[in-house]
Amino acid sequence: MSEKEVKNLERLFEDRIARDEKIEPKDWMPEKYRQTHIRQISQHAHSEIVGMLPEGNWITRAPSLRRKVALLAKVQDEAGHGLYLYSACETLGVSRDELYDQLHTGKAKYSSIFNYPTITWADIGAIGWLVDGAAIINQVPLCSTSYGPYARAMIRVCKEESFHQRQGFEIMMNLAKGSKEQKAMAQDALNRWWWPSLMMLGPTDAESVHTEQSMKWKLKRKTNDELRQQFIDQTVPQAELIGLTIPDSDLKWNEERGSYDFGAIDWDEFWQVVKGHGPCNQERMSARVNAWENGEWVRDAAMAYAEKQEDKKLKKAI
Ligand SMILES: CC(C)(COP(=O)(O)OP(=O)(O)OC[C@H]1O[C@@H](n2cnc3c(N)ncnc32)[C@H](O)[C@@H]1OP(=O)(O)O)[C@@H](O)C(=O)NCCC(=O)NCCSC(=O)Cc1ccccc1
Repeated sequence: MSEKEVKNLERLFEDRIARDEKIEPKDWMPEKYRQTHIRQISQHAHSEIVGMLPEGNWITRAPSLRRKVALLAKVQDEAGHGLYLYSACETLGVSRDELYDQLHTGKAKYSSIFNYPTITWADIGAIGWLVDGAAIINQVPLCSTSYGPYARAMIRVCKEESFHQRQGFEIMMNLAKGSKEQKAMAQDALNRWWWPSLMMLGPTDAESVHTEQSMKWKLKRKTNDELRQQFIDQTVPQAELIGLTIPDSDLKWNEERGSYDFGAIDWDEFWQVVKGHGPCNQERMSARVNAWENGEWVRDAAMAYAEKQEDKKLKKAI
């Protein structure tokens, strides 16, 4: 293709983005648009899959049958989200095996938040309330992202995340109005999960390398800082409602801005976790790699069965 033809295609593509049209897998798209989507969608998929681990840790220890059923359903939903997202990513011409390989070899990132431990049952409440709460704020705008398969996957994911957030908030609410020890356990979980939940929404806009281009392509519809402020403004009144204290002495309502001012985020901690030095990075990765290796015989058996069925079909056709 000549340079002039490429320029023309780029112009037509930008016009479609400006008209808010969805870009579909077989449509022409700039290579950088494709690569950026593979990066973000695959990291999102990896996060959903790795995100099953901290909560999976509590399935056998949930304090009642009702809690166990809800937690099981939630963890299964996260697996489903990972699978839709891997499928959406495959439409961009990358194979599932390549994506898994990128995760297992540490080439692809996954969300920093899943590298923290779940020490008490209250951590399960905090994850649902805060982590799913932040995920919803991040993902609702993604329902109108420009790439069709990603946008459509997000619609169902967001509906399920709402249930996750409510089950987490309900756990926290019950602990907060329980015994003194239970309330202290809820407060301790909030203390430990608050700051990592703010970090989860990504570096500040000034430090974010991808935001500017991703906003132009309407991959991102809101910046990291906008999402973080929205999350804080939404969550502070919820904490007040259940009598818990946000662990930030600088948190203060700003009448003029109509938003909360908040304290400094420890970005060194964030980058340490992103670079693989968080409290559970190694544990998370070895759990995923072991699951992949131990599941090899299942994949081989499924392939052998599929080949046999194909052979049978061919023999019948002859
Ligand atoms: C906002 C952001 C995460 C980052 O903005 P971007 O424009 O893409 O990047 P930006 O330039 O701002 O950053 C520079 C570099 O820093 C990286 N980095 C940034 N933040 C993080 C981080 N937190 N952790 C690790 N790395 C991070 C970033 O990749 C980039 O590095 P790269 O150049 O790639 O090597 C965006 O990708 C997004 O919206 N993704 C979709 C949503 C999604 O993935 N959600 C996941 C949670 S799903 C969930 O929770 C459901 C659930 C709940 C409960 C239980 C189980 C499951």
